[in-house]
Amino acid sequence: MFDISSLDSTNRQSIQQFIDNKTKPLGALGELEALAVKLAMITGPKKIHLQQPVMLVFAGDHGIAEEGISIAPSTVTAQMVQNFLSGGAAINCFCQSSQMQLEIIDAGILQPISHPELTVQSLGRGTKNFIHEPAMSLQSVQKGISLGAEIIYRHVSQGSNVFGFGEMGIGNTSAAAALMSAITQLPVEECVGRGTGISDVVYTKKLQLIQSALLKHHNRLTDIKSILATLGGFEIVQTVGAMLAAAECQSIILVDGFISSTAALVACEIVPAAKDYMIFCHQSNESGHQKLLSFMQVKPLLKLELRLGEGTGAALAYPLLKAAQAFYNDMASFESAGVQSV
Ligand SMILES: O=C(O)c1ccc[n+]([C@@H]2O[C@H](COP(=O)([O-])O)[C@@H](O)[C@H]2O)c1
Ligand SMILES: Cc1cc2nc[nH]c2cc1C
Repeated sequence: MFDISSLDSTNRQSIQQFIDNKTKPLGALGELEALAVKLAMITGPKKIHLQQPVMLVFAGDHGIAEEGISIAPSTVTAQMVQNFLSGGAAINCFCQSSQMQLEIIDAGILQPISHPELTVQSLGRGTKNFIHEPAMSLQSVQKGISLGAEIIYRHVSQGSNVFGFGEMGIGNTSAAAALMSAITQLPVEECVGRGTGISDVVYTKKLQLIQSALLKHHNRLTDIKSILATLGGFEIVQTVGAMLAAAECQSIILVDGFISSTAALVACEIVPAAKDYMIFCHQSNESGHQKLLSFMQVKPLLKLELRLGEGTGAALAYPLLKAAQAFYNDMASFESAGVQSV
């Protein structure tokens, strides 16, 4: 379905050599060098091109929220979507400061919102509660993947090649933790965290509910799309489709926190080469995130103890990509600057 090419690693060495000839001691720009290598491999190799970056925030509600496993009720999802549309959320501020366009997508929130700036491609008014039944049908998974992909094709046709992936959905750390455990086979305790900031008592309940759901649905958790249908969220499914389309279009994928990373994990299960296009922007304070990043063998750019989602970690990391672009494209070489090579 998605034709994703792995990155051509034959020019990795010449890209590193180009960096090594810049006027600095070898390796002195640390992780920024690895970032520049990746960006040059995706958009180069001669110059890094970052064009019209877009932050996509997919919103969806979750049936499991009725169990009271978040600090907030599901109504807050739509309220936060309104806040995004009014420009008042953290992601609005960070997109402004990082000069990224912001698009909000109703992938399946409970209360529909009519607003000229909202992209409505709802798969339903929230998922089913996966404690009792599968969250959605396989058809919804398929439709969600296609709808997510369409957003990317639209932006790519308008010239974008950098996409941030944020999300909003009360209860979605439960869905993400369940997906992570089902896919990685890591113990549920290593995947479940405190989300929006729940108490010890609520945490224990959340853990037990997810454990029992994984046991109940054991027979359905066979292939990646069934896992997604059983435990996923509408915003997660659309994010997966959008990430796969971004990789297909050889665009840069900025992965945000725990939920965004779980969508990245799912995308890589569907097409492993998608990982070549992903930049893991930060490590969230959600306890499962560190384990997930280790499982995927990736290193986040930032560790700021964020646990907000919305794409905030990705928007904060984008200036680092701009810095990598600036030094790769514009920094003098020993030869051009007449500096003795060291
Ligand atoms: O990005 C993260 O790592 C992250 C960690 C904790 C919470 N969140 C956000 O909080 C909401 C999910 O938390 P919860 O407790 O309702 O499952 C959802 O809207 C996410 O955007 C996000
Ligand atoms: C207020 C609030 C803002 C959020 N942003 C992302 N998830 C959120 C959850 C809550 C509860």
